[in-house]
Amino acid sequence: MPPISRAAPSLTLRTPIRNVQCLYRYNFTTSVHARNAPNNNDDPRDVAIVGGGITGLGCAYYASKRYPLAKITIYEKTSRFGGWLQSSRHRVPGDGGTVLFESGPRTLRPKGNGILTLSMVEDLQLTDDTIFISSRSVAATNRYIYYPDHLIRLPAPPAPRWASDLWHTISTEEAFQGVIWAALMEPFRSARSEDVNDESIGSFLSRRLGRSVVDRVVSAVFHGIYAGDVWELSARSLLRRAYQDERDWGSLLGGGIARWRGNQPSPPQTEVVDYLRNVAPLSKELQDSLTRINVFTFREGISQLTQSLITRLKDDPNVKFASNTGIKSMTPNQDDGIELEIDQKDGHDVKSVHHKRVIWTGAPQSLRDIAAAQGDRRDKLPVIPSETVMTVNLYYNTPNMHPPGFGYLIPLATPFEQNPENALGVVFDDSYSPDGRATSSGFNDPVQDQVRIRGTKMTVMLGGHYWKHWSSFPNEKEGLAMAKEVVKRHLSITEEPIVSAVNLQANCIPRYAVGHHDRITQTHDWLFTRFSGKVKVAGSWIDGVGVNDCLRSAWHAVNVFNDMSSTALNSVVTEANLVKKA
Ligand SMILES: C=Cc1c2[nH]c(c1C)Cc1[nH]c(c(CCC(=O)O)c1C)Cc1[nH]c(c(C)c1CCC(=O)O)Cc1[nH]c(c(C)c1C=C)C2
Repeated sequence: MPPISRAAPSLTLRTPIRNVQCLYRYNFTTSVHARNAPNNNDDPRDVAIVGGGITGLGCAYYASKRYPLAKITIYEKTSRFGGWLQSSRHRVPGDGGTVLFESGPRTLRPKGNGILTLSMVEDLQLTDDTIFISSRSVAATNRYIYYPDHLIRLPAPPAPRWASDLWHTISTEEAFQGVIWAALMEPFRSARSEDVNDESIGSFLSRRLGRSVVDRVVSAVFHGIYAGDVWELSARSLLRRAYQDERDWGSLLGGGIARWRGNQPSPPQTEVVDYLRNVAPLSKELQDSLTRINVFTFREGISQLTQSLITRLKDDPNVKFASNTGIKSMTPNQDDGIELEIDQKDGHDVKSVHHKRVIWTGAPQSLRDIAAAQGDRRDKLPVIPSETVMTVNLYYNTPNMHPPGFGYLIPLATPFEQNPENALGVVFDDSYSPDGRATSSGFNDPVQDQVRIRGTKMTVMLGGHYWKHWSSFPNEKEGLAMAKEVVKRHLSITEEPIVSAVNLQANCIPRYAVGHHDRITQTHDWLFTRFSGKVKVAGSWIDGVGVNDCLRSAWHAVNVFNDMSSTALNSVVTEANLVKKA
């Protein structure tokens, strides 16, 4: 392992690019300009990208821009490129039109890593097909949790009566019982002992704020992002700043005040910020609108992003798509390269190919298979588990069958009899595929659903951590029946959906469980020892599970291409080292 001793502080930066707010956490020492412009001198000649999901396609996009002469091959073991991003159109009987369903992510955020994604959207000339959801729309301001037997709207700015709404909700809803006292007492609760390396979000926040707020409210938020259990997920990896604040300042409030008073280190200039400023800046129009956009998606759904990437990459004669091609083994070669044993499903024998560099974007489990194939004990690489989510899309002829808003999340504390189906939440998709009302002014308002009369579109999310120990999952018929039960109980919907789709997304969201940071370190060590920096990794298991995070991870893997001390995990390893302030 190369020295990973530089203990970079955990930083959440607010670096203005004119009026653009960025949240980036990376800090590198190598020359920014040498790295960001298209580069022919240190061209890696040929690159293998393993995995054809959004991360793999993102790697190919950034690599082809940065190294225009490099030969790039994307290996994908299935017949389809695009991974978890999957939008599909369905005919609506009787109407003659179509509705669009998403089986995975459905919207993207424009802030933080999202700026990098937006820069790609502009470069792919997708803006005319982009639906920008306004920060003032009900989709942005109306969010609900279901506890214990009804929906509670979570007051959010900028609603006109936000403060009084908040007070009313906190003082009347059982979900928020004790929250005010807990918040007042937070600075006086003792900090964790020095020797605690990591703990669950549940343990950390219940220590600071009390258990009921964790089980009744916080757990719902983590269902909506990670489909995970707060009592398993890592505070160190997922609440990095708060976890560091407790250690440095004794409390969350103390950390907040220190930041407000400017006692926190000023943000370092990061390479991605420099890239966005000098190489791929956003248009002025989009920059000026960022604060008004809550989330965005596309006319043809989120898959339009992957399809546009594929089209762009297919236009490049240096990029090759190898579908139905799995990787059996990966070994370093004497001549500064990597030998891949590839297995093509269309009947050809296993054959060996040579590449100078590899970016591995497959799931962590696939790296363990590679380790085993080359004789390493499997436990040399840690298991990074993942959650399985079943998404059930429902479309009804009748409009407005749910309260206005984004949807609702179901916390852990909701009694079993109110949620025997193990639902995690329900998304009100029609608020994201608007008819023009929810979008931000100044942009085109493309419409996703091509129907004569707009009905109600929802997605029920089932499973996640609740199905952790399940060896088999509900089939489509069972999944649909469960989803209908959920909306019947929670929203009193008894009408039959006119269109539906059920998707089992097996192992789609990596679980950042307690000890995740150590597992990343162990993976870095193995990769570096085995491949001496010739293999980089990127993906949703490294530094965030969202599409924006995947693209940021892809950008980073390409950015450190010629840094032979890097596996692209170094920054996460060093950055998350918790070091007490002097
Ligand atoms: C397949 C289900 C997914 C669940 N979480 C994710 C997926 C793909 C990943 C994810 N979801 C959200 C984020 C946060 C930030 C972001 O990048 O947008 C991530 C990484 C938030 C989110 N969760 C849901 C929606 C519609 C959004 C985005 C919009 C928003 O925050 O305004 C819904 C939702 N996702 C999951 C569940 C269980 C759920 C329930 C309502 C799991």
